[in-house]
Amino acid sequence: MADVKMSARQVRVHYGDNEALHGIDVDIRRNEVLALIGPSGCGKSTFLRCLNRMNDSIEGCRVSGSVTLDGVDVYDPALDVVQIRARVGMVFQKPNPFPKSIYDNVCYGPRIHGLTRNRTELDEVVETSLRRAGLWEEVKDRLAAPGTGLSGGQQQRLCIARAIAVSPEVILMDEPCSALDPIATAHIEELIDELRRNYTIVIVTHNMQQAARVSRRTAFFHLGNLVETGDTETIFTNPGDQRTQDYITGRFG
Ligand SMILES: Nc1ncnc2c1ncn2[C@@H]1O[C@H](COP(=O)(O)OP(=O)(O)OP(=O)(O)O)[C@@H](O)[C@H]1O
Repeated sequence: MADVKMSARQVRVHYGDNEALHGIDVDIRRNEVLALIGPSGCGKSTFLRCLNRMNDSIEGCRVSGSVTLDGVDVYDPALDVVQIRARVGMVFQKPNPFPKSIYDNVCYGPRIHGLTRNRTELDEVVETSLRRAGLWEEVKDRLAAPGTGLSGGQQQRLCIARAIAVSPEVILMDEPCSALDPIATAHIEELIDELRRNYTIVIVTHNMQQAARVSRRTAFFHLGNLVETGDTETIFTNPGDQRTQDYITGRFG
């Protein structure tokens, strides 16, 4: 039995009267990259947001069922949602650095969570996070420059550094390359490959080649259901369900 980091059981999501997810069951294994694929509107992003309670802030959105992190219920009202989001970090589709310096973007999380005791420790966290995000060499001489002045690909790596800075255990990525050119995309994909040594990663992608390149397992969503989860290679070469077969061969979506 593989080591389970997060687990979803019968997760249903409503936006008002509309049920967007119809009871999702999936295990996310420690230090794996799990790709979520499926046609537009099938609920991939909605499911991703369930994993760190990002849906809490969406008006009219209700989540039921259970999501656990190391066996603990993420929706337990006694838990601090800020802490959950520190443990389960998120990187969005469009790079969204704060309108602050590169340094301040990365140190923001450690500061508000009180993770460092002094400036030296903070400097260390900033450097380590930027190194892990593959950005240090490009920015080390201009840490005081605004994060928004970087290229799109660099901004996305800055957002990854910002997510890493609070030492998350899981990183959720919602189409992290969709706003990037092929070179910046390749950079992020290499980075994901590095990051999986230390983190559990769940990535939503529209790009099946990308799912094949970066993930060990893939989950196929269709119309609010999780149709099947399996080894990425199997899903792409010999899926168990006709709907998956139709999707990967380009018959819809
Ligand atoms: N904030 C929201 N308010 C109301 N309905 C929403 C909201 N977000 C998503 N939905 C609905 O939930 C369903 C699933 O959407 P979701 O964005 O999760 O799908 P997706 O698979 O990530 O799509 P895409 O690949 O196009 O991003 C859709 O029917 C969508 O219209």
